[in-house]
Amino acid sequence: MLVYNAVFLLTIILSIAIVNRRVRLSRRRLPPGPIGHILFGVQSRDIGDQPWKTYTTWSKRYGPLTYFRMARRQFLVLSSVQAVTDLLEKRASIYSDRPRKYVWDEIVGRKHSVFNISSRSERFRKYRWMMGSGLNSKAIQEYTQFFERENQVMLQALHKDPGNFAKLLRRNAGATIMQITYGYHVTTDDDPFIEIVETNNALSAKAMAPGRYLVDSFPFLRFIPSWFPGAHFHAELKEFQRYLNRENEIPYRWVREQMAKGAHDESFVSRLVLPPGGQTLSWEEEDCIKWTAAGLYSGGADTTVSAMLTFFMAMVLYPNIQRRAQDELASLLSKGQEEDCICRLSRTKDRGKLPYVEALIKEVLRWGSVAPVALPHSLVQDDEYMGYRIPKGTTVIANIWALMQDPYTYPNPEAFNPERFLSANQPDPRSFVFGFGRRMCPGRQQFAELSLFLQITSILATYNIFPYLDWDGKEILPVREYVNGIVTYVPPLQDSLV
Ligand code: HEM
Repeated sequence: MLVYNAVFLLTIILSIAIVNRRVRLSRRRLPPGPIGHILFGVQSRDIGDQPWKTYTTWSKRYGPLTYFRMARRQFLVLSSVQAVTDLLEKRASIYSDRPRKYVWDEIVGRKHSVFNISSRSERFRKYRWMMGSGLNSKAIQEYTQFFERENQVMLQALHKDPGNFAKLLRRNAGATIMQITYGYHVTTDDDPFIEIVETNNALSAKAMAPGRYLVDSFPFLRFIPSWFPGAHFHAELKEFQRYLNRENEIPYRWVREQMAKGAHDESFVSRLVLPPGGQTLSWEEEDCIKWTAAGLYSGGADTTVSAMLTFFMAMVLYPNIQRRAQDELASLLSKGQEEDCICRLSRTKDRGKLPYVEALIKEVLRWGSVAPVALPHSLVQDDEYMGYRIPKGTTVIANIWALMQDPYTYPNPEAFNPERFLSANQPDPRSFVFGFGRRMCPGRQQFAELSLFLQITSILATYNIFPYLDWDGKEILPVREYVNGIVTYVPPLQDSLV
């Protein structure tokens, strides 16, 4: 009886505490931000096609937390190092989910993709484990030969066709990832597998733009028949589904066929398909392998190309920095002091021996902000921060661009200046540009950084990068502008030549 009473009392006390907390939370104000339309809230046209810039302007008016609503969805943009660290890192256990997008997850069937999977699902842990095992330093060491081989292909192609460098960078990134992920050797510029994933990346960026589909906020709209005016989204989404399914199935099936013939190259997929114990895979396990493999290409190709395009632009605009990096390389890669020629290409083991080049790579990542608003996170329970209430389900966006362009953190942020990472004690941008908490980029250290190091050092060692000249011999300099997408790009830089 005594125990029963004690449990009863405890339950009442707990319930009062929970109700109290809820009441206290609901009384708190939401963070400040634009209101927008009375019914629909902020609309995509208010955000524009460079959201990071709009969010940065808002942060100057509203502070480091900007809250807004788009139809029924709630958004919180974080624009300071402190807010990002406090919420996305220190409270990662509740800030690492992804927002549910009805269209994308349910209609197009992408809820199991690596990028969208809920952090609360069993698959999330499985995916992270698979990617960790395929992208750790030991695994990558075995793939170094492929990075180096594709680099050489790129260097030779640059010699023949320097004006086409953007396409060559794209091919290099795609070919390296296809080799490592599927053991597939890309030999032509119009490879069918690459075409599949490239099309998918473009479609994903289009479909995931905030506010693109009203049906995301009002799922009942899916019942509108496709012939109804304005319901063109039905046809568009069917097309997306058709394309996107190819990405998971076709390359995976190809690996299985090669394995059955005993003709496969070791790869991320082949290792997971043939686990050390030799046990057979369940349908679920095979499905996880397909999604993670597809995720590596989507996550790795665009991002490294974007960073490399920024590198090219910076070298055109800052020839002195280019020269200084080349001098440092020459002193490491030339045979002896009396020779001023570079006698070999850089290798993985040269990492750590080129402080200026390493600083230059950090500056490429800061100045260019490959994914200026990263991928959105979602909050799984009500929270409170800086005296504000943050409701469960809020989509949380890290404005990495604002962090990287903050003049208090990085004085004179518009200038491309690797020096800032040598002399001044400015924060390492790699702590931010690869994302946060449990969603942090799994390809970060071993893949992305190694790939950038090898590409940048081998290009600097073999070529000079100059601006394009017009018919009158005047230099045409690129403008530091980025076009929208999940990953952003310098618009095609055909105006520069190697
Ligand atoms: C310069 C290169 C790269 C940059 C700047 C970059 C940046 C990012 C960012 C910002 C995120 C989102 C993190 C978050 O939600 O907080 C992310 C996620 C991801 N990245 Fe990268 N990335 C790069 C290269 C790569 C490479 C080379 C791979 C694979 C080979 C890769 C695979 C992924 C995957 C699979 C995710 C999704 C993780 C998840 O949602 O759990 N990335 N990356």
